[in-house]
Amino acid sequence: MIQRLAVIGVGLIGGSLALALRRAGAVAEVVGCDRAPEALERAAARGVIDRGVREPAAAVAGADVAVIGVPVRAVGQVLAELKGAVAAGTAVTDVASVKGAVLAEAEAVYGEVPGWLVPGHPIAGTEYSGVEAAFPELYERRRVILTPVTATEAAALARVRAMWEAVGSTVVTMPAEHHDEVLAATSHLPHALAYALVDSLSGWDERQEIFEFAAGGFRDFTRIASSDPQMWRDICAANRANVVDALRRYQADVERLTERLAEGDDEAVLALFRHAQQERARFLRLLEGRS
Ligand SMILES: NC(=O)C1=CN([C@@H]2O[C@H](COP(=O)(O)OP(=O)(O)OC[C@H]3O[C@@H](n4cnc5c(N)ncnc54)[C@H](O)[C@@H]3O)[C@@H](O)[C@H]2O)C=CC1
Ligand SMILES: O=C(O)C(=O)Cc1ccc(O)cc1
Repeated sequence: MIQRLAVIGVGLIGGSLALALRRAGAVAEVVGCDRAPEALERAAARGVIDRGVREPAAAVAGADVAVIGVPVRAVGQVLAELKGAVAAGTAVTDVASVKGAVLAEAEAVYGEVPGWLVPGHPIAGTEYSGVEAAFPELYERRRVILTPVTATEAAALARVRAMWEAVGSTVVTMPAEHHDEVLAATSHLPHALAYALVDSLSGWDERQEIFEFAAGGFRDFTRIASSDPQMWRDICAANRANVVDALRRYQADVERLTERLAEGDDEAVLALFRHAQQERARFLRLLEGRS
């Protein structure tokens, strides 16, 4: 049971976590902190937080766990504002989609990664932002990746792990570097591609017709292009080398498919489509096995 939870950045991710912990009866009090006063007002009105404060240092005072739920680019600033304010026994975690950048920011602020910091990333979300989009079921049967370092305190890690398990998630740990490589492929690349596809088609002459007659497939493929552009610019920039690498590898494969089709090698095209269909079925079985 968390006696006091601090949520710094009360948006989709931080707000959903507070709602989920409340529903699970796993938290007694939630203190919110956000640089946007209206976010705190909306969070209080929705029952996401019990009270709001403006300063991260005030939010972590007396908290067992503090969750940094701000955009990737703002994590360093919040860590700087927490300097000297984290009491022994408080665990601080974050939810940012890129982990190497968070560790680098922590080192820049503190000279080393503090033992109370447990870098984390819930592999759960939607294309919507803000506390109004928060919902308590978001983390059910989802995975959360934690990327502790040698200096990470065992007690802090255990507390953050227990928090995510209380809302129905499975926790896995891995090095931050590995996290950033894997997520570049499975999350950052698809988002970049969805934005690129919609942007590209919108420049074609027939764009009105393209969008008018677009079927479900187009909608499915491009849902994530409705996500917050600034958030995704930040994520791609914070994981630049891995995302560039993933885009280049994908481009080379798309180029090969283009060549096969252009030269009439329909068997090769069929083989690729078949292989992809099988792989997706395997991926769906993997997801279902998790629930
Ligand atoms: N949206 C998604 O589906 C997922 C997002 N994430 C990560 O979670 C983090 C938050 O994302 P969302 O909840 O979607 O964003 P959001 O935009 O819904 O919420 C972020 C909140 O942080 C506040 N904020 C910004 N800078 C601040 C600062 N310096 N101090 C205090 N508050 C500040 C904003 O006012 C806003 O209320 C990001 O790092 C993102 O990479 C992780 C998993 C999924
Ligand atoms: O909307 C979706 O399907 C997502 O992929 C949400 C998401 C966004 C960012 C993350 O770091 C993890 C998950």
